Amino acid sequence: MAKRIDVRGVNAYYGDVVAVRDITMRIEPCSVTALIGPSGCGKSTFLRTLNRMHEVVPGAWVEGTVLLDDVDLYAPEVDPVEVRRQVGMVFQRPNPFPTMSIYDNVLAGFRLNNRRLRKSEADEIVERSLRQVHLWDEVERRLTKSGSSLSGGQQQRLCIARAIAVEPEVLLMDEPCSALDPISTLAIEDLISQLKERYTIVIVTHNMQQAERVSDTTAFFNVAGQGEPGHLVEIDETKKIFSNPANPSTEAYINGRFG
Ligand SMILES: Nc1ncnc2c1ncn2[C@@H]1O[C@H](COP(=O)(O)OP(=O)(O)OP(=O)(O)O)[C@@H](O)[C@H]1O
Repeated sequence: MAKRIDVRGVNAYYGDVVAVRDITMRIEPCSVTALIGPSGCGKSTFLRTLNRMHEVVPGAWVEGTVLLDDVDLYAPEVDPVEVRRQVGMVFQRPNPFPTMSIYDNVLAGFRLNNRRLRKSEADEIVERSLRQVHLWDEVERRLTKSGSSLSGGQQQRLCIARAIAVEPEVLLMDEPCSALDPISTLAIEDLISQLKERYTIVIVTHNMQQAERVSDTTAFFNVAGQGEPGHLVEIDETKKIFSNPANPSTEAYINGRFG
């Protein structure tokens, strides 16, 4: 089941440097939220605070609260590995494990979580996940081939299949189309629109048309200057942000006047 994310007063640090400050927002289940803003304003850093990936960087830490429905992801008893199962992630560069087959790539999340599967169960998960990302028909006959034998767009769909195979509640996507050609980009965008029926999706994108096409809600981040932390300027319905934003800097960014 898709879950709501409630972010309250989140600061993210690299050592003693604050990368993003005082972020508060609510992300609704079964919706797509786009994070936009100029380079260095902390979109990716903030995204990674939503599944405890930020703290994987040595010296990096988080203050504040991130609730997944009612569970605080940063509570001491919460296991970050379990958080990352519930909140899956897709990265900018398609990154299938190159030495693994297509089949094993889809199941990689289960191996990481040390879950053993019966062969029939594994077959079912592989087929279901690949069908959900519309890759099944293209790879059905070569499941034992390496994941890196696929095209860029197919590899990214394989990575999305790998992320959803473990049935997360939330899917985080960090510029998932930036390494893809326009046709693969449209295929991923269509897929995002379908996946939101089941998942809460948060996507970082530099592409304004993409934010407008795929998201229900848009959050605009900005940074006051070199060495300053990124902050959230405004978050609203995508239609409103793109037609009548509350803050002049949002409009300037969207219209390409900076960033
Ligand atoms: N591993 C790191 N160690 C130290 N500082 C970092 C690290 N990663 C990012 N930063 C800094 O944190 C700030 C936010 O970076 P982040 O990558 O989150 O921004 P972004 O908005 O996603 O940028 P872009 O759009 O260019 O990807 C920047 O000042 C960046 O230099």
